[in-house]
Amino acid sequence: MAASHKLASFRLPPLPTVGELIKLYNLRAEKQLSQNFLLDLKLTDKIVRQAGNLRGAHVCEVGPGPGGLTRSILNAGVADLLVVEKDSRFIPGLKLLSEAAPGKLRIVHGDILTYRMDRAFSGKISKQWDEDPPNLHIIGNLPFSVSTPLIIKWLEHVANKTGPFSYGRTQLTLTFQKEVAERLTASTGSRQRSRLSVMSQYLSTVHSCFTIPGRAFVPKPEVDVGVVHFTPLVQPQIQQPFKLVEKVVRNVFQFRRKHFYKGLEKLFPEASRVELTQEIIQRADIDPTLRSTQLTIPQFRALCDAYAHLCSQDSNLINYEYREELREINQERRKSKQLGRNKKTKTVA
Ligand SMILES: C[S@@+](CC[C@H](N)C(=O)[O-])C[C@H]1O[C@@H](n2cnc3c(N)ncnc32)[C@H](O)[C@@H]1O
Repeated sequence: MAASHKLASFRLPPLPTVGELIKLYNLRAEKQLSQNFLLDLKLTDKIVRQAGNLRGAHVCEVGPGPGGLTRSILNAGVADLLVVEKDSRFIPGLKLLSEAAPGKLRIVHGDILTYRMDRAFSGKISKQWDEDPPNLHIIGNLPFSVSTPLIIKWLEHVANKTGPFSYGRTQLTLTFQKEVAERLTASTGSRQRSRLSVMSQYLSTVHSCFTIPGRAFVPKPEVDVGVVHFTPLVQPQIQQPFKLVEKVVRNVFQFRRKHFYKGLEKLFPEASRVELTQEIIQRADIDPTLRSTQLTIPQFRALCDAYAHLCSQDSNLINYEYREELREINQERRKSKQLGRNKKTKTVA
């Protein structure tokens, strides 16, 4: 009881403001790194409230920068905050915060795209997948060029219960360019319905929290920003391997303005394309005149199940699929070689 009271009442001692820190350490935002800072603590508090009650929680903040959001997370009474920041210029300012919140803030100088979050927290906080979510949250205001690939990567981790989701159904509160936030949460039939909508919604409850106007950031980005909250579902709405779902969904959304089956054709080798496309549509029992944006998640499930069935029946299809997959794996390898050139992860405080 006494411990939880201590957690609830934690406030950071008086510190230089985030704006003063930026001046003190000469933390100019790097435009080519899409750095836009939030200096208004009312706004950062509002983002943190979207994550729910963080008293006694374990939190990972991605891309803390000069630490505005970091202060709000600490003030919410968390037990433990781990921040992962790629740009070394921000580390001294974060160390100042760490000294003001003894034993609460761990700083990692590293890249969140390669960071092994499954090793970052004690296994003691883990929950079974079908229990309530663990008291572990990921919060972040990252550059848009990072947040979109990151959410795809984390959705794959949700599907496989790995990475941040090796602790259970870890919740995420993240910012995205407003248009991306709209796509993530778009329902069937809406103009914004896209691959991202289906991939995020078949695996998690996705909730659009609020929009932050671009003018609230320093420097101002040219777009507005949406805050989105994700809670992984106990049972994914499609029970096929993530890569298979991703392939079907990507193909279906290839030609947004045409009937959805046009994109499906690309799943099959040319010789059997027409016949297998007909078969998958029949098996899934979907009106072929629908457009991709009009399909529901149960219809995507039916398509994925039918495609998995066809692959299991036809070895030529598997070979075709295998060749396609090899091509993708090689592409991925090339990408991660580039990523490997980034600095190594290092805990600095
Ligand atoms: C848009 S700024 C936001 C900073 C701070 N969260 C705020 O709201 O004021 C994004 C931050 O993420 C950091 N960042 C960018 N890419 C990153 C990556 N791959 N891993 C970790 N941090 C990254 C940047 O250096 C920068 O500090």
